[in-house]
Amino acid sequence: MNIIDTIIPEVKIIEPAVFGDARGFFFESFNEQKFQAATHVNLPFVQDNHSRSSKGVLRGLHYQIERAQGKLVRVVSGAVIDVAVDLRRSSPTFKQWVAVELSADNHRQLWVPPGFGHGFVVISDTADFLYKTTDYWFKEHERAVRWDDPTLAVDWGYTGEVSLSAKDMDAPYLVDAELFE
Ligand SMILES: Cc1cn([C@H]2C[C@H](O)[C@@H](COP(=O)(O)OP(=O)(O)O[C@H]3O[C@H](C)C(=O)[C@H](O)[C@H]3O)O2)c(=O)[nH]c1=O
Repeated sequence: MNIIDTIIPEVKIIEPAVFGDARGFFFESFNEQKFQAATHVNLPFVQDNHSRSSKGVLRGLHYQIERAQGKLVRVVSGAVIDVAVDLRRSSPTFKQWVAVELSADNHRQLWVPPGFGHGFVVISDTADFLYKTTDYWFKEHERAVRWDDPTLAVDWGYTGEVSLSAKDMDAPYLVDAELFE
């Protein structure tokens, strides 16, 4: 397992050791002991999620207030640009973001800590997105910030038309959003 630092110290790119042979490949998509030793993140994962989206679908920027979720995200078919945004007002990297291409081909994973907004845009025809979370989903604690908020100015690395859910179309700007201290 190879850990790659990003401009935000707590956000890590994880490259698993992939074992290829004439049959195909094998890799451990998650190993708690190795993950904790490599990232020093000692939070339990309690839920696994799987979403499938077509090209141009953008899901985000989402987070849970009160019950903040850490997310370990990866793509098992297709490719996305995955984004993590620091929404902690007291953080020295508040409002900074990281954008990483995650794909079935590069096997990369991204650790998105609690306190961050998360989203992705699909750059392949379709993408299957799998992730583990460190707390359960609570609809009442769900929050969102506009994907195109001008104060964040996230570069999604995608110039096509984006397709959003109604919820994401109506998401507040950062200035109006409930954030983390
Ligand atoms: C997140 C979630 C949703 N749902 C239900 C609620 C809706 O009936 C349906 C679709 O939910 P939503 O449109 O919020 O799904 P996404 O837009 O993919 O939301 C996710 O997208 C971004 C990328 C994230 O990081 C979050 O995990 C999450 O907010 O699944 C559940 O039953 N459990 C869950 O954990």
